[in-house]
Amino acid sequence: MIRVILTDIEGTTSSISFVHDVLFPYASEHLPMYIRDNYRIMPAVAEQLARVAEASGTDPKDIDGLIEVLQGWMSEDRKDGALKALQGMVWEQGYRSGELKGHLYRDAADYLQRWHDRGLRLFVYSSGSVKAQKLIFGHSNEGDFTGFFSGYFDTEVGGKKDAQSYHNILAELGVDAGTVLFLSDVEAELEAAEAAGLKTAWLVRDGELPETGRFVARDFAEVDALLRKR
Ligand SMILES: CSCCC(=O)C(=O)COP(=O)(O)O
Ligand SMILES: [Mg+2]
Repeated sequence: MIRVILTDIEGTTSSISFVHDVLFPYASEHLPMYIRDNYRIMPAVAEQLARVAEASGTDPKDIDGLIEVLQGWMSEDRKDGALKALQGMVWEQGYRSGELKGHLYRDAADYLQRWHDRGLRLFVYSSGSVKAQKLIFGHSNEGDFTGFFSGYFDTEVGGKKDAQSYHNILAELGVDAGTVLFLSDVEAELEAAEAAGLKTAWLVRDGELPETGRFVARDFAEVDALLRKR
C-alpha cells in the first residue's frame, strides 16, 4: 500500500516552460550581479563558488571566470549542486519582490492537498535546491503549499538517475520501498527509482503517450486513480 508520495517538480507538478523560460533566464540575468555583490559578505555564496572553482578547475579568485563557468552550466542545464544552490539564492530575491510566482498545475495543487488530507506523506525530490523547492511551492500561483510537504530532497542525496539516491532517501525516511510512489516526467529517473524498489508513475503532460509497460498518467487525477487501485 502506498503511504508516501515522492514527487519531481519540473514537468511533474510544474511546467517545463516555467522552469526554462522564466526561472532559468531570471537566474542567468541576475546571477552575475548577485555574486559580485555578495561573495565577500555572504559565506554561503563564497562556499558555493569554491565548489564551482574546484569542479571546473577555475582559479577561486577569478570571479569573472567563475561567473562564466556558471553561465555555461546554465546554458547546458547542468544539474550541479553548487549552481543549483546559487540559483536558489537568486530566485529568493525574485519571489520575495513578487517578480516571480511559482507555477503549479491546477491538478497537482488539487491532489497534493487531497493526498495530504487523506494522510499520505508528501516529499519532493528535485535537482533544484531545497531552498528553490520551498520557494516554488511557498510562492505559487495556487498559494503556499509548503504546509503539505513533510520534507524535501535535492541532489545532495545523489543524482536523480542514480538508484543509490533513492536508497538514500528510503534510509532517511525509514520506510519500505514498496510503500513509496515516485512521480516524474523523466523515464531514466523512474528506472532508477524502480531499481531501488519504489513504485512509479510517469507524468506525460503533453504529446503522444509512450508505449511502455510502466504506469503513465496525463495528470495527478490519473495518478490518484492508480493510488485507489493499489
Ligand atoms: C525547484 S524549481 C527549479 C528546478 C530546477 O532547477 C531544475 O533543474 C529542474 O529539476 P527537476 O529535478 O525538478 O526536473
Ligand atoms: Mg522533471
